[in-house]
Amino acid sequence: MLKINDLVKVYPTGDRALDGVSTTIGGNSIVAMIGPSGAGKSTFVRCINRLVEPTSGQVWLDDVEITSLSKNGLRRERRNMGMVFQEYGLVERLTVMENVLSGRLGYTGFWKSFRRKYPKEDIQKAYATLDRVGMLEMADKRVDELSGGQRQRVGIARAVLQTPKLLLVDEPTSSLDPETSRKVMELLTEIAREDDIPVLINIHEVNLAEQFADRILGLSDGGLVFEGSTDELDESVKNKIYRSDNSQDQDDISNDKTVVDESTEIESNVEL
Ligand SMILES: Nc1ncnc2c1ncn2[C@@H]1O[C@H](COP(=O)(O)OP(=O)(O)OP(=O)(O)O)[C@@H](O)[C@H]1O
Repeated sequence: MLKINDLVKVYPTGDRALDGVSTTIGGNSIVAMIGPSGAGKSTFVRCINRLVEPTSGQVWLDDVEITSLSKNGLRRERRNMGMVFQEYGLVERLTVMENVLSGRLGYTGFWKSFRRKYPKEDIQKAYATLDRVGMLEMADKRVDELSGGQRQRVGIARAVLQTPKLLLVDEPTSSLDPETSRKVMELLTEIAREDDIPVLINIHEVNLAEQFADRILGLSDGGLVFEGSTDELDESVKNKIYRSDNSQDQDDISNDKTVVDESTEIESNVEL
């Protein structure tokens, strides 16, 4: 169970990205965080695992207060929070299997962990996880030979291999075509149900949120203006969430397809 209490983030620039957000996320639900560009969605997801340090407020994962952990404590606890984030991209020149196995030791010290020999059971589990995400035949392929949807599956497999208590997913479909986007969302739904963990997804496309989420969090100007079941997301609620939109954001509502710079190769280089 993830519990968030009065979360505030003010960036050094003075931007108040989160203005006292409180919520609880549990069970095996798919929770979609929606809202216009700049509402604070990414900041919210990043404050949960303290990739962005909250200014005030508390985050609890079960009985552990994430917000009060030391650096080492946080490193350990992050293994309970699977992350599918763009900046923890896959290592392009390594194989699918090598990338997935790196999830076993969390996201820190990738190269250090990579040189270690992985236990046999980790390798077996990695094969099983690749099978689960439909990528078994691709185990020995280099990541730079994969499509966008296949990469997302590998990223999800890596996070799942951590056996997290919760999955945090940031914009999983932003560079994918509609059909591949649906398949990725289906996969995340399966994981929530089968692994019995909640999945929090920051997503632009409201239609996908409506199709796949159990619960919606609507963020506007750093404030949670809606929290409810997907059925409750009617036009008046949407207007409330997107009330200060410009035309770009209206595009986001219908079916956004954000262009991602494919040339950016990002390696797992998180420093804790
Ligand atoms: N590193 C930063 N330094 C200063 N301000 C920031 C930083 N990151 C985000 N912000 C500001 O915080 C606010 C929320 O940004 P955030 O990226 O969380 O929104 P978002 O809802 O995820 O937007 P998008 O959908 O466009 O990704 C914005 O006003 C943004 O300009």
